[in-house]
Amino acid sequence: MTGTGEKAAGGGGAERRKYPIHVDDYELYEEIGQGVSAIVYRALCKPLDEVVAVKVLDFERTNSDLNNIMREAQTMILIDHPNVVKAHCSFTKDQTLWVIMPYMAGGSCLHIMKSVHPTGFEEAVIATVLREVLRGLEYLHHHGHIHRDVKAGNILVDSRGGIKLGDFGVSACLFDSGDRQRARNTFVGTPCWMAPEVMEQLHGYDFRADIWSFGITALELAHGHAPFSKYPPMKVLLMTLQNAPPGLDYERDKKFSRNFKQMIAMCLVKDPSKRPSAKKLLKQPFFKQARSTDFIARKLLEGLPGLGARYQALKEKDESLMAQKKMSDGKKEEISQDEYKRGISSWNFDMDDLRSQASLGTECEDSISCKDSDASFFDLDSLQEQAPEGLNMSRDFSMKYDADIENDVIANDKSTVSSPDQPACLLRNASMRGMPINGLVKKDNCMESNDLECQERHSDIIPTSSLHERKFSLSSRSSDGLLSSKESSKLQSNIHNRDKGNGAPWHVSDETSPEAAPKLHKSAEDHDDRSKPPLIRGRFKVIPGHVDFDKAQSPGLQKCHSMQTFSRLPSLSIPSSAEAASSIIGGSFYMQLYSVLQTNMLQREQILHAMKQLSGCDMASPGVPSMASPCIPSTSRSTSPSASISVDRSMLEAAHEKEKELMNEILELQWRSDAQAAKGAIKGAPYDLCRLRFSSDLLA
Ligand SMILES: Nc1ncnc2c1ncn2[C@@H]1O[C@H](COP(=O)(O)OP(=O)(O)OP(=O)(O)O)[C@@H](O)[C@H]1O
Repeated sequence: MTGTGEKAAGGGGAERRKYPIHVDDYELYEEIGQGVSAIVYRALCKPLDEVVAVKVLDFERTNSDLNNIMREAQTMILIDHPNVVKAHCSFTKDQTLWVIMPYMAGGSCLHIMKSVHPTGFEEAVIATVLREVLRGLEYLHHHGHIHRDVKAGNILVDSRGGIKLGDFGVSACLFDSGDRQRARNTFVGTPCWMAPEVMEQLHGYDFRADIWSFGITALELAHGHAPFSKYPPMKVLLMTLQNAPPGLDYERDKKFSRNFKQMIAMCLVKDPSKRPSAKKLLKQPFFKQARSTDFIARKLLEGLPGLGARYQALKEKDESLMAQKKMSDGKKEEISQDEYKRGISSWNFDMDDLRSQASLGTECEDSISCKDSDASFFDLDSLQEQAPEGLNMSRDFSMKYDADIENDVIANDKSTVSSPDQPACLLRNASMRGMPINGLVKKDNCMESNDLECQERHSDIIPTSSLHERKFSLSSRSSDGLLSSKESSKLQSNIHNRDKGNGAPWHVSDETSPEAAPKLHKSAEDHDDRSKPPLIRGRFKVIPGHVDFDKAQSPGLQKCHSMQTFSRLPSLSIPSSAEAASSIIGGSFYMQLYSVLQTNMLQREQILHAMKQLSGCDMASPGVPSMASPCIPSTSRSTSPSASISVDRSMLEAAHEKEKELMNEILELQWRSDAQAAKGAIKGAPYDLCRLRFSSDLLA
């Protein structure tokens, strides 16, 4: 048995207690909590006659490197702040790691809400809880740590109403290596609290990711649940990336103060550089109403059953609910499984596929951009390994934090963060993560053909994200068309080899030259710096109506999906009615829909950008300007009125909203038809599909 922290401090006070590092010195009482790979018990530390909490982590349920876990456990021991749960000590026993912590008798805010405040806490309680959390965060950030899992379930309350941020350290380490999502049970977190830049993982993130999670937690405490919590993880990702940030905007939120709404709005800004630091947030007027810990004890703990009993009751309640809903849950699971097996779920992130689309052989210049585009999604450990020198993607990334530097001085390079002002970038990323485009990469002989059968035959060559599965999937891939993780990783390496130019197992469009190919993971600025002007010809329109199957066109999507150079109008391969059902079951139709829509968005962005530059040059030019040199020399200036530019611009801007609507409609359609397909109800063209009509008119 090995252990650390034998002489751990006893809570930062003068008294220092020696916590033993032998299992025999602890008597485990009842279970008081469960995480993905750990069970937490109330326990007695016999030599000290002190009640403690013991978190028992099962290595067999994790893939984490033991050294990492130990290191993190050690970090927990070094923590010394009244608002962060520290570890007294830790040690291993067989296949388990025991982390000894102070016992937080109130349990987590989530448990308290579930037990007695299902619709959330009152504002003064929230302000008090959040102020304490912010103090803890300020401490962590100041010491170069990002918590990365701020949520009500990790805000613990002690017997006197003291508030501490828990789950820092060990589980964050586990999070890195993806184990949270390995266990497929109800305890697995969804990305509801995850900041957009963490989801994107294109350029890393810093302590401000915690501020986003903090804002989501504020909403969680106000409503009793986090925004989007009823949706499946992938939808949450998509919604977080695409939708406006959530807030206290509903009728039911009228009871909350303006200060509260403002405070949340400050946290939930998609551009991390615009989020305040914990220190700055603490100065918000909202926190003036925060009260003492006694107030919390009174409001939250009085009359509350013991933690063990509460936990047990909640567990039983969950179990009986499960039993009651067994049938429908079974159905849901079935549908979910089917979705994943078929690979047509919109929540099936096909990162490899996207990467292979985007890279087109030559774009992977740095070690992160291609090889790890999916790994970087959540697996920071492997990212760290792949990251170029100097790019620290670890949880200590926030070493850059300087408490004295407030909002305007940002640890991250501003050019590397996503911005709400860059919808195309966001959408691109959303689609990179959320849009199923399996059908877009095919073997050579399928590439130019409209042969759906052929596409389906080769669906087994479509690489899928094993990481996605590890993190989010509800089922493993199986026989019908998708890959085992082994196969997937083989394919990943194939793709990587191809990216490096070692053979080309995939057909690459001639029309997208290496030079013109995008640097997918570059910043928005880089995006703008492209030297090759995109050719933008035509748009398309999706309107309710009927599918005009006869107007099937050859798929141009493979090329267009390179997302930077559009050599021709992205067209939609509309299946014949006979093929429609199988196409939909195969998902390729939706994939094409997503891709066409995505292409459209990007085109719009490029046009907007070009117009902006034109306006900046105080001139107007007919036709589509060069992206590389939008400022046409004065000799070539036309007399077109600048008014026409602004008219066009507003039209294009209006199109953005429409595109978002369309995206949601497609998602809905897919969900419904997936469900139908799962029930075996699809016979012939589904009604949903029949309501779609495509034309190549301007999107209005
Ligand atoms: N020190 C503690 N005192 C009392 N209860 C605790 C303590 N630590 C954890 N718990 C309870 O156990 C639950 C699970 O613990 P913890 O969050 O550390 O595990 P985890 O595996 O990291 O979970 P997850 O990753 O799902 O958040 C917590 O939500 C909380 O209710």
